[in-house]
Amino acid sequence: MSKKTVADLSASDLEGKRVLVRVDFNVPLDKGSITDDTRIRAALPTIQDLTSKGAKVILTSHFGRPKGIDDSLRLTPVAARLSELLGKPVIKCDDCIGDEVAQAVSQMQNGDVTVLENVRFYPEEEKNDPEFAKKLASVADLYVNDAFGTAHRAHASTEGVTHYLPSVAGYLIEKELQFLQGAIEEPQRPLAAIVGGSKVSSKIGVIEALLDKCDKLLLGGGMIFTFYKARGLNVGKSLVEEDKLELARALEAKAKEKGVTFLLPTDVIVADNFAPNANAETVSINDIPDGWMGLDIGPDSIKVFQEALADCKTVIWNGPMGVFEFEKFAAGTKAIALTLADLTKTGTITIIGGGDSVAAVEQLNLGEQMSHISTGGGASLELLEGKVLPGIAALNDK
Ligand SMILES: Nc1ncnc2c1ncn2[C@@H]1O[C@H](COP(=O)(O)OP(=O)(O)O)[C@@H](O)[C@H]1O
Ligand SMILES: O=C(OP(=O)(O)O)[C@H](O)COP(=O)(O)O
Repeated sequence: MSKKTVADLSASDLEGKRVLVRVDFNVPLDKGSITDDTRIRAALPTIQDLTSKGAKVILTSHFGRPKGIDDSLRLTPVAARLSELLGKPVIKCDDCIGDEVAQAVSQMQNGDVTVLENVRFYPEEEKNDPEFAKKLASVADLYVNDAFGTAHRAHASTEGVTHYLPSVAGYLIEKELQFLQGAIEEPQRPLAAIVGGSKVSSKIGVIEALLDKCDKLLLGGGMIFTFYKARGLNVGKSLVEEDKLELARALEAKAKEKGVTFLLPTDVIVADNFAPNANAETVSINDIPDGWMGLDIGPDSIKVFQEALADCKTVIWNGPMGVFEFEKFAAGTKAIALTLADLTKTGTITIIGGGDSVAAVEQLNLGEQMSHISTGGGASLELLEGKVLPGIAALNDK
């Protein structure tokens, strides 16, 4: 990558240095327990490299979207999990700036790790307030950004601090960029994108950008009904974004114009209400009954999608095919996950991004079988859209 990374720093650059590392420890929590520690594990290579070279590692992260101090969003359980994963004690501060932090850092030994408190307890963080950024930076000699999941935010701890410290990227950011940029800039073809999930509006940008880059575009999830309605089909009570009908028509036309294979499911599983135990039926997309809603892609569509993916050398997947949280409507998402795992075995590069798609893949224990699971939902989408991520742009060039 064109940005400096921790790999460019030698032990002599790091020994005894205080390194402020921005990580994304925004992990899912249920009643105080971490339900998925992927993001903590993903930060370990950078933390361990720095500590092994004698740096004093000061970790800063946000956690959720607090409005002021919120005891349920402290990073204490995260620090405890990190300590388990590192197999050594971790110091936890109850603040992220000020005397307590300065004091704790002054007592750190080479190789120690400190976790600062949730940086979003201060509204100045999201405002990218320069004075706040200066305070965060004041305890360190060097800054490393390894928070890929937050790299699309221009906040004090991701962008602001770079104005006060030499700033480099961590290994996770390097790995994410290598896969995501490589896949989209010089992809091994045919390149297929599978886009699902619930919101057309938040994914329109990425669909449009993908039409310029991919050979095949496969759509599933809740967004397909907006496309069917735009074609004049009856969609019953399915999810539709009425104000996006024109856009859906334009996207289909653009796909045709560009010669991109544009695949919408041919059949869907409809339900009589939005519930795990709803009555369910498989119908052609031409026969969606009034009062019913489509909650998954059907078996014929799965077959068509599998055939379309069979010769692809790169597949990018964002967004589940159906309401996979309900067992009755999880078959489409499961089938796609299994298909991608199989394709990976035969050399296809498979990249999964987006919180829910990653959760679905992890639930099926298929995470290890994909080429790349992205730790950033919004960040990976913005990157694929071709946007510049401010947390990365602000780092020092090589
Ligand atoms: N047909 C559908 N109708 C309503 N919601 C759906 C449908 N298919 C998928 N979803 C929902 O979409 C949600 C995920 O959407 P989204 O946030 O866009 O995905 P991701 O987090 O992977 O980017 C899931 O909670 C899933 O239940
Ligand atoms: O979980 C995150 O984003 P994601 O759900 O898009 O992957 C990041 O930690 C960013 O959090 P934010 O969207 O509150 O800035």
